[in-house]
Amino acid sequence: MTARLSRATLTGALPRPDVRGPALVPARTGVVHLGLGAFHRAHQAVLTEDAAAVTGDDRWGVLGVTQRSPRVVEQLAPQDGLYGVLTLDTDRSDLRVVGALREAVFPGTGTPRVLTTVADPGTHVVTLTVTEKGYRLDPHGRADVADEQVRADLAALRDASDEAARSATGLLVRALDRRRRADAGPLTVVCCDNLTGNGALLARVVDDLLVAAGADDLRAWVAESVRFPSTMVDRIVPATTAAHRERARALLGLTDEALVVGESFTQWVIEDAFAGPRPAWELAGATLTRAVEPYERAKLRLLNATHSLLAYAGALRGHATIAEAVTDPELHAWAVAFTDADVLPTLDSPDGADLVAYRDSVLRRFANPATGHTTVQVAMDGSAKLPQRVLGTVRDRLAAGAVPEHAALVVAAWMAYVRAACAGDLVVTGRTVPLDDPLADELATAAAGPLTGLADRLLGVEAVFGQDLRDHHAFRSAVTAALRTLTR
Ligand SMILES: NC(=O)c1ccc[n+]([C@@H]2O[C@H](COP(=O)([O-])OP(=O)(O)OC[C@H]3O[C@@H](n4cnc5c(N)ncnc54)[C@H](O)[C@@H]3O)[C@@H](O)[C@H]2O)c1
Ligand SMILES: O=P(O)(O)OC[C@@H](O)[C@@H](O)[C@H](O)[C@H](O)CO
Repeated sequence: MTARLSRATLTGALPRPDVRGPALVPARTGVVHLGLGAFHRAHQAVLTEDAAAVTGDDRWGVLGVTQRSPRVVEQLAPQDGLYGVLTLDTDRSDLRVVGALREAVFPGTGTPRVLTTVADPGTHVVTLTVTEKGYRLDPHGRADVADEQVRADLAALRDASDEAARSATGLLVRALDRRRRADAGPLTVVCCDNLTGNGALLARVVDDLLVAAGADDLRAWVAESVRFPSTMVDRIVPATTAAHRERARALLGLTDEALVVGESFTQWVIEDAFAGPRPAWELAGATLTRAVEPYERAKLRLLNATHSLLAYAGALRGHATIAEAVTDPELHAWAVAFTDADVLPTLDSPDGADLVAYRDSVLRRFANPATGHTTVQVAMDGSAKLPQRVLGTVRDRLAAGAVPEHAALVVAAWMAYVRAACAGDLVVTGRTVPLDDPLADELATAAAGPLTGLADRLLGVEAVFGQDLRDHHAFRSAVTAALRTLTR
């Protein structure tokens, strides 16, 4: 049996061709990360380690917090926090072992540890990747303070209790409270989720929670001492499979249960608005700028929206992966037409970038067959993703007096996907795919019934479309027509 990756076994396993060891092993914890999924491990943790290695600054170890299950903690603990990042390109693959994670905890058992670490003066940054739905937004993009789990965290905030956190945003405000009480100094909270204006959005969510909790002193401290820079994050990081683990085992000669995989492309654009010290991420390739929004908007509307189109329409055609979907000539043409007609007119070019070239490079990245990114993974949580990826484009086009027929096709593809998944009719490579969405029950109710009226019923889901799009006659007609074409 192959030995498990750990500090002890890694020493004996290296050197090996196509494998790199940790660039630097941090001596202290300077970053707390909420949402220790695959993406953080393949993106921010890697850039944090690289930045620290350039300067030899060993303050920037990460305490990672899983959110919903202890699985990642259980994978990492026997490996001393070490894990591999397997980079998969069309023509090459390589592995690096990352040592940036000093500790991983699950809030179910480790909430006190998270609270004391955020309250430590050596911690300067909190990062988040808790998915779109993890922010628990109401239909107006504000914190849903009626959410039962958020309310439990707000009660724990008022009592300054150590009880297990129930929500990521609740854990964050409780940790901010501990830092204020400990007088541990300013803090920067960096949202790394695919959300429009993610920094300002998170600042608003935190403020909403503090208003709901009546935490006036904390609210004043946050306004003065905490910064929420916006970021654009990009690297395609699909879920790890058994085949990926086997490939990494062959390269490293050790078993790695915490392996993550990704393409070689990585981009991180960060608003240069920090409250205190930070890793020198710019030395590892990140862009620090005052103007993140054009990058973020271009990425969400060109990359992520097209990803979603290919996921919904691709899965409906039985394509298992995004690479298969984007190389389907008809779907490729839809993606180009959608971005040309509806997305590009809504964008400002970030720092003079050629957005058509950017769109083309994105489609080439999607065509990389090596990552095996599945349509079903990208399709999940559509009710939380569509507003971020597509509906901003729709609103901007309508405001400009245009009817966004191609964007309506993306919305219709999502509706057809929802209907097929709820009816048990969505079959991808022989497997029936259920609807995986935080609003699954509400969507299933709206999707049931005759095809006629389906667009109206789903447009009536206010948490997704708001009242404005539900009631917009021209948009409703465009979606209805697109759905008719698709289902035909
Ligand atoms: N994977 C990528 O290619 C990629 C690229 C850019 C940005 N991102 C961003 O990172 C996010 C996470 O991606 P990932 O690949 O790590 O996914 P993942 O499934 O591996 O991990 C998701 C993390 O979010 C937590 N989470 C899920 N639902 C939650 C909820 N309701 N409340 C609180 N926490 C919750 C999970 O516990 C887990 O820690 C994405 O949603 C996206 O916003 C991902
Ligand atoms: O990670 P999600 O589920 O929010 O979205 C799926 C993909 O569209 C997304 O992860 C992209 O791969 C990523 O945004 C590329 O940087």
